[in-house]
Amino acid sequence: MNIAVVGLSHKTAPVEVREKLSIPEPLTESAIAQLVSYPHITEAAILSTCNRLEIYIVAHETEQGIREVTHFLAEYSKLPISSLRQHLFMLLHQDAVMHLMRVSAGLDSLVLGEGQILSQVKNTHKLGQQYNGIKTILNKLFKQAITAGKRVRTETSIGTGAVSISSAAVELAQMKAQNLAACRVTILGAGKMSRLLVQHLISKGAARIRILNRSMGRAEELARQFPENSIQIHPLSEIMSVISESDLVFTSTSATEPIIDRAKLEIILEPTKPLMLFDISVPRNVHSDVNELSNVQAFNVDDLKAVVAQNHESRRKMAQEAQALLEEEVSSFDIWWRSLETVSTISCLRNKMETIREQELEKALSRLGSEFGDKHQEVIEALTKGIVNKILHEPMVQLRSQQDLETRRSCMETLQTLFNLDVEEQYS
Ligand SMILES: NC(=O)c1ccc[n+]([C@@H]2O[C@H](COP(=O)([O-])OP(=O)(O)OC[C@H]3O[C@@H](n4cnc5c(N)ncnc54)[C@H](OP(=O)(O)O)[C@@H]3O)[C@@H](O)[C@H]2O)c1
Repeated sequence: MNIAVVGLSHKTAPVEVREKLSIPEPLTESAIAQLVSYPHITEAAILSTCNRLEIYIVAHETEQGIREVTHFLAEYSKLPISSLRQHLFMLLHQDAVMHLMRVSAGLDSLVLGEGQILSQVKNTHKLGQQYNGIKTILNKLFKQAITAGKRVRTETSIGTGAVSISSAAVELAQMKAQNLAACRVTILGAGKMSRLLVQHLISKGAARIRILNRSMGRAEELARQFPENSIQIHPLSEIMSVISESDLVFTSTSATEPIIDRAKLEIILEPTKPLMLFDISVPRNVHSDVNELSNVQAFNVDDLKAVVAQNHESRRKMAQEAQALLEEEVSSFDIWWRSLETVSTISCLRNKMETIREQELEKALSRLGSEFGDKHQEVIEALTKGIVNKILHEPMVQLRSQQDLETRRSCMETLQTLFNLDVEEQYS
């Protein structure tokens, strides 16, 4: 058995490719079912965010397992494997383990240390368990990665910044528009990222904010979280008239098709009226053809790289600070992983002892005859079980706690030879 991750991220693929491989929550169940139906994959978990799609697997044969995931990705995205391959990364065991720890800690994010990724990793863990993709090994790995993510945020300076894709988008807007207070700002969507957009826009002085959302209830709920009259809300049906009265438009919905495109903007915009669009959605909410309009400037998540690249040095320092801590978590996972090697030997030895115990008990009871009452039989049965458990306890504890790999393997081999055990490998 081995752990592997196959995926693509903001480091390996542009948003045009990432959006084709975004797996929204309602499709997670069927995607996991398909992955674990392949012959070599025994566990699977899907981490799908605006920055990445990563598929973690446990496979009997790593190479075959990776091939099956690649096949799944090509089928899902409808991209030929040959063009998909250039964007994919693949990591095996130790590297895959460290990668998930780094992702969970926010060290692999476009906006270093952003808080959302930890809850996305938690959600992947929850859905993986719910849909039977995550079993023993990925369960332990994800739990360890979540612990790592929490530790990095509480024990290093990474968690202090309250940064997110939304804060980076507002920063980019400020760089482009200069004075946010003078701009008429519209946000499309009223979810988690929109709330963060409002928060950062207000903190940077924006005062004329309008929210467009599909359901008015959610828009009202969002508006209630901010000072009265700071936000105006509108139904999505008013999108074009609201945009025509805006200078900056942020889009952050979970729609899977573009909501704004060139044709729609041409109808409502004067050819000289400037408009800036900041789309943080993946899949994108703004079609790339809007760039053909000379008065429109459109930015997407990949354009945020320009903002985050500015604090390169602080990123490097933060990553260094967290690295030692992540190594501790990887090593703790590794100790657990290695202890799995002993599972087959231990259960085989237990089974052998149990068979002997049952056979000998049966012989003894038949010799004692029928005058021996049920009560006495129970006592004798408990006595034999107690003796077997006591004899096995110490060697089992010693075997499990043996940290040195070679010594443990040699102990297992000795046990297998002395007790003539026919061990079938379960985990490694
Ligand atoms: N969460 C993150 O960390 C993160 C980071 C960067 C980018 N993003 C991207 O930002 C976008 C929003 O993420 P989120 O976390 O804020 O999501 P969210 O909290 O689930 O909110 C989703 C929003 O999208 C709207 N929506 C869903 N389907 C729609 C459709 N077909 N047409 C119009 N509106 C629709 C919802 O409207 P209703 O209220 O009517 O349902 C809601 O306002 C996604 O594309 C995501 O990939 C997320």
